[in-house]
Amino acid sequence: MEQHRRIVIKIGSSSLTNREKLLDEYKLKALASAVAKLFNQGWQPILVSSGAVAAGLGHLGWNCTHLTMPERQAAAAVGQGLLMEKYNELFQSLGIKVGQILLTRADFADRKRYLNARNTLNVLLNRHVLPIVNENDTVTFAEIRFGDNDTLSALVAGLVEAELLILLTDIDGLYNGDPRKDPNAKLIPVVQHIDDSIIKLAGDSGSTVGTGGMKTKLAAARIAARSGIRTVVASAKEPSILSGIATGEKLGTSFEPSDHTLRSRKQWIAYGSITRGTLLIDKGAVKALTERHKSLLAVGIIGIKGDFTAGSVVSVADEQGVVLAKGITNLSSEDLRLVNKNTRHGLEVINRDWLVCERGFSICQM
Ligand SMILES: Nc1ncnc2c1ncn2[C@@H]1O[C@H](COP(=O)(O)OP(=O)(O)O)[C@@H](O)[C@H]1O
Ligand SMILES: N[C@@H](CCC(=O)OP(=O)(O)O)C(=O)O
Repeated sequence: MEQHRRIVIKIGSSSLTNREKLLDEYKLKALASAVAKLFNQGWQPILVSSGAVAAGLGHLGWNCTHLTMPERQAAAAVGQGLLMEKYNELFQSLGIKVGQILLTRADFADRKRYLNARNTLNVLLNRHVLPIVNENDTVTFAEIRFGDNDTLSALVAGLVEAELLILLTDIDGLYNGDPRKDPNAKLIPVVQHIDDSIIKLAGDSGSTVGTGGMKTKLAAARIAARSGIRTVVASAKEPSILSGIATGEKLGTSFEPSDHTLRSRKQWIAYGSITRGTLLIDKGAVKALTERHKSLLAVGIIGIKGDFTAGSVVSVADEQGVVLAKGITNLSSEDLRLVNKNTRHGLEVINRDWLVCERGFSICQM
């Protein structure tokens, strides 16, 4: 079957709701017609839509400050239904059928669930149904929660092998300072590499309903870049710009794909998996991994945190605890503790083919 060109479009809560946190008919209509246009131009769009919590809070008349997590999850249970009802109505009037996909971090971490989600998305896309994705807010808890749909949208983009990820938000791109604090801040049109100088520009959310602000958008753009996908952060005010972005017009901030993309297995280790423990390594091992791209040997391990089985994904951190790699361990935590005691130091703990070194892990875990 012919592979269509796929675009993941993520839209934030503040771009879908009004001041009273009710779903904004006008905003939703504009988004739906822009997505329908892409559809009619032969793209296969996937919409990652936030707004469940905000819409639920507005509908229930709950004040969004000082809410417990179960209260927010209850709001999402109400808001997600309202959101889908509205999307269904709007897209139906444009001749497009929609399907709802709710995911958690655990769905990406478990290979079977990951493949199931991918198969379902492929069927929807190949049968011209628009998938509308959100985090499954009502069942998530800290360990399996994305919390922000920016990261989720980057993983979905990798899952469906999209060529473009568009993050629509309440600002027209990345500025060289937080525009709320610095009125002279300027828009950055293109970012080649998301390095420390870019990361330090990003601040938190400017709205009461947004999550993560520019920080999580950079984390998402970084994941996408390492998967070979371009990301554009642009304003949701005029969703009609979607077609222009898709055809390469210079709008918003464009984050270019990395020259060093990760193969799908390493993409999964780096961003999809859930780590079960941490190996602390000494300076020599840090050098061996980051500069000489070697496998991790037991000799460099100075500490083991957590309990895990062989085959688990673990983080690898330096003496200060800064995570610099993730990989699949050949040994369980129990065996590793024994190995260290018995000084069988030459043993390979993580083979380099199952290891991903990434200075950006700290930002991707925000
Ligand atoms: N360097 C920056 N450039 C642009 N926006 C920034 C920057 N730092 C922080 N922000 C804030 O990030 C906000 C967008 O993120 P967020 O509120 O989470 O939106 P969304 O709900 O669309 O995900 C902007 O409104 C802005 O206030
Ligand atoms: N899953 C949540 C989305 C949280 C979130 O990422 O919000 P946002 O920063 O507005 O994209 C919801 O639907 O309310």
